[in-house]
Amino acid sequence: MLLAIDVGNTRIKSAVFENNIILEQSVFLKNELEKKIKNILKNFPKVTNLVVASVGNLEKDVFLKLDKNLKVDFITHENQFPFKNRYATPKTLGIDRMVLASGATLQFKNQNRLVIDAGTCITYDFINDNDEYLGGAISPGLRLRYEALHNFTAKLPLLALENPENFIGNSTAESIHSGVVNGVLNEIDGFIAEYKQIYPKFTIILTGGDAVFLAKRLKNTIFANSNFLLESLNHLFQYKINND
Ligand SMILES: Nc1ncnc2c1ncn2[C@@H]1O[C@H](COP(=O)(O)OP(=O)(O)OP(=O)(O)O)[C@@H](O)[C@H]1O
Ligand SMILES: CC(C)(CO)[C@@H](O)C(=O)NCCC(=O)O
Ligand SMILES: [K+]
Repeated sequence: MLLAIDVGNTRIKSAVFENNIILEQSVFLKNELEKKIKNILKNFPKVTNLVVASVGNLEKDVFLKLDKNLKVDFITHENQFPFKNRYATPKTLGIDRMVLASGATLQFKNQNRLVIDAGTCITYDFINDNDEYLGGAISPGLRLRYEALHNFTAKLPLLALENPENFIGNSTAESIHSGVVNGVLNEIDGFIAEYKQIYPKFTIILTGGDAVFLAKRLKNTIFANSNFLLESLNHLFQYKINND
């Protein structure tokens, strides 16, 4: 049994896998890590392996210390990945993006893929049908946009994510909701349209904390899979076993 852990910029997500089935899932903050993981291990004593992807500032030794009988796989740039990396700065490519690209490559064979991760940041990752990772884009996520508007102006309030009632915002709050939500929706639909000019056919995977909210509202019909990063960690773990 495998415990997969995704250390994001804001939150930590985990899932217990038995083959390809998720038995348990949790979301927590960094200061709860030790307690949460120990509790999961107590409830699932058959967990033998841990696989971790971290973009947050949590290092490997934190996980090594949890339980000395656990085998810990901490994904780094030195790992073997199922795609050819064409990024000009492969050493600075986010580990989360590499894991997402791995999942897309392994789960959707012989096709072009675009992975959109709507989390703290929105990342776009394109892997072509030759399994080459080309790169993509990084932009601020929904919550980051709300916070940036508040933090970098004198008068704008900090609002929580809400669906705008009107496209033409008729109040300060409605203007902010329209700017943030319609801004992101237009960005994503616009990016997809531009990729389509270069690659007429590709599979889109939408994931991250805001995936469900966005999927319902995009012009493009995309099925949201909030667990794609955790599932990709599971697939990358199996890929590693098969290639060792
Ligand atoms: N409890 C919550 N805390 C923070 N963000 C939340 C929460 N619930 C939903 N969200 C939404 O999820 C988005 C953040 O996504 P996610 O949780 O995937 O980020 P993350 O943990 O920082 O991961 P990553 O760094 O991989 O993007 C925010 O834009 C916000 O709208
Ligand atoms: C873009 C984020 C912050 C998204 O989590 C992460 O993937 C990261 O820190 N990336 C490093 C820069 C890059 O991917 O080129
Ligand atoms: K992200």
